[in-house]
Amino acid sequence: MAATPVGRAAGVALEWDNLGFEVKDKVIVSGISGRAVPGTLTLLMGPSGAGKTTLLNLLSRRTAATSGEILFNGKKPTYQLQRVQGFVEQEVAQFETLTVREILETTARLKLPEHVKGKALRDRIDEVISALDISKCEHTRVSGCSGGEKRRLAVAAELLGEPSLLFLDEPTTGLDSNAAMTIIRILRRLAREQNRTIICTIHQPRASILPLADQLVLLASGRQVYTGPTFTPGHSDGLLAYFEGIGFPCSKVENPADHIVDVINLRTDGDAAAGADGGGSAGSPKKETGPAAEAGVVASSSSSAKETADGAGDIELTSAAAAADADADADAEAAADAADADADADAEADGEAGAVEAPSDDASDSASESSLPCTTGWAKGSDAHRLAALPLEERAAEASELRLTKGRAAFVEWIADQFKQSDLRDSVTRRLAPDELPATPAALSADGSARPSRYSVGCCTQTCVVTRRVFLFKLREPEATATQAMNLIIMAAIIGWVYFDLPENFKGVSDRFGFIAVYLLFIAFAPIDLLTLFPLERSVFLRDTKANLYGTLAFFFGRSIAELPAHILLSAAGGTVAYWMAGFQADPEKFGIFILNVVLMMLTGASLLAFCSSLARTLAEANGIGTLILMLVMIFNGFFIAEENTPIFLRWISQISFLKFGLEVAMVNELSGLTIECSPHELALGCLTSGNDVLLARNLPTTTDSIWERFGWLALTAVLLRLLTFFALHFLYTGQSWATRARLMCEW
Ligand SMILES: Nc1ncnc2c1ncn2[C@@H]1O[C@H](COP(=O)(O)OP(=O)(O)OP(=O)(O)O)[C@@H](O)[C@H]1O
Repeated sequence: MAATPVGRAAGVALEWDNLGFEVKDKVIVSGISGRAVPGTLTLLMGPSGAGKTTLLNLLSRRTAATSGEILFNGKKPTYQLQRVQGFVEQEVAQFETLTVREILETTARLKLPEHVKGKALRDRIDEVISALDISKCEHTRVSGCSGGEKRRLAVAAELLGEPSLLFLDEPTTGLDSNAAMTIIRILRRLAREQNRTIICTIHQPRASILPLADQLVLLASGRQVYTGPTFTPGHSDGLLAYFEGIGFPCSKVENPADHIVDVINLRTDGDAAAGADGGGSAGSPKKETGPAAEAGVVASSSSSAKETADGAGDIELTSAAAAADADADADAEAAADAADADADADAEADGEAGAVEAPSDDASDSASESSLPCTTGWAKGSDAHRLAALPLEERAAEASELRLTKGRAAFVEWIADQFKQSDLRDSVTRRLAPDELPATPAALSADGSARPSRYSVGCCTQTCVVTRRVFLFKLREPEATATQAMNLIIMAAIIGWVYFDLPENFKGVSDRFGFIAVYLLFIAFAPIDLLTLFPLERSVFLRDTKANLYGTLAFFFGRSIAELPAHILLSAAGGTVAYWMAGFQADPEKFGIFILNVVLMMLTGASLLAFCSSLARTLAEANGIGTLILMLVMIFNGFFIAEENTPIFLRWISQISFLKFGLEVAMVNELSGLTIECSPHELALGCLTSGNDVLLARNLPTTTDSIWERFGWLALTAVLLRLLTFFALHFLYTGQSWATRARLMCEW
């Protein structure tokens, strides 16, 4: 990918035909056809559960369709597709303590080729910051950004990769009306000015948002209920004309988006309220036969020209607050429109408009372009054809009757059939002719046989960037690291104080065992915070791996490397304090072995905790799994119960318990060569005068050779646990099949 400035993207026209997705005989979406061309914004709308996200995932090929076909510039998508598309997920998972610019820097390093660095990299970041209008918060930590700024950051991060196709899943959900409007306006500008094909799902937008889109795809219960132009403010063209044609005119007091969703949802409460207002939507026969057509209905397509000329005005919103917003938005939109119109004019002047032209932003242009054969193009003999011939009042009454008598599922079928039979469907789903297709972008033009890497940068760079991100994150949370340090040093001092300067006598030997057990158990489980690691970071990891920013290996190494320095340094420091306070043998070699043992115990404990964390989807699960495994490892460490007294079928646990290896190393290290003072009374009770005899009595070796063997087992356990963690991370809770994950592991 060349490091060109953010500008006009190589156009990609997306066409989809008869798309369907089924899971275990459950039809999620079916028979969806349409197209989206460069320079346009397409909204996928419908009630909750209609299948919007599913369709978005099918179009972006994150989910494989079970039927139908998708074409990119008239061709079947190739492997290189990932190079030209971006996806912004509904949940914007970010490292909250990093600033907006740091997030973009990290993403840019992973998205752009390795040779783009220094000034070129900074320039690219500046461009997306300016395009998404987030310069005000570029040095603000993500945790301090508003919801709208976070969404724009997510879009900015995707734009760094210069996607020709941009998919967004509900980018306005959870935002207030102004923030939602800003996002949609920016998306439209990005489509127009940069020739991108943008498709996003939207739940139930405010009235002024819909006209900003070039195309609306309306779904209900997985069926395609409408695809075509939206409408022009103040007119009942496009979408509104279509619904009016099948008997569901939109009243003046209704938000068209609410109206349409209410129609397909069979909602009648709102209708009743509207009726009381004298509005009258298509919901109840009372309204349609009453004053609906007289007062409530937005100018019909046949009469719209006159009424608009009379100043019938913008669509009024249902709530007073929304109505109050309308003026402010109108000004803002006018400004945005003017800017967009300029941009379009520039583009045309530059002769850059592709074979498939984006619609003009000018309101009158939109109005004429939107005048598709909505009410006149019904297939002869269809219900809709018959309805369209009726006067509006009768049409509305009949449609309302249908809605009341059919029940939801049958009504959705009926309304989907109306669309199927309309000429509008044919016009919006017609396959583009070769001369209408944009030139294929370079990334798609290769024949696909020479597969480039899935990633823009190599594994080393990925690991470095991920590691740096974790370090930055940790630096921003010094309290967490300081607490960990204090914990390890202070606890070592407390344990050392309790077991202070142990004497080399009968009781001192037994207390040495106590010190070793208490301190090593503490060290092994000190990084307990790792239990929450993957449940907390999995969303960021999955988002980044799906976007091909880095692979599991880089994330795994980055995460492991970032923890290492703190674990090694702090465990060694704590071990030093505890060792000398407890008065263990003042022998440099023995001290060195003790510290090495402490460090290995901590690293192995951390590996076990990370493994438990990788098996869990939630914090509660991590807690449950961690407690179970840690308790088993602890009970079977050979210290609390002799192996021969444990149930036979559980003995294997003590064979692999890393705690057992660590405790044995510490005991052998401290007791070998130790001379024990025994009083005559203790001698009479069988006091052993040498540490070696104590070791032999406990079936432990007396030579330091055994120590290295146990160190080897400890290291092997740590490596195996890390390997298992890698596989768990790669295969569990990814939302992809095992086969897909297995394939992804081999693709670089
Ligand atoms: N893999 C799947 N297995 C089973 N059911 C699924 C699957 N994917 C989606 N569904 C179901 O299909 C329906 C449509 O889901 P989808 O998420 O696409 O809807 P949506 O329109 O985006 O809804 P929302 O607006 O609430 O996000 C839902 O009922 C959902 O539970």
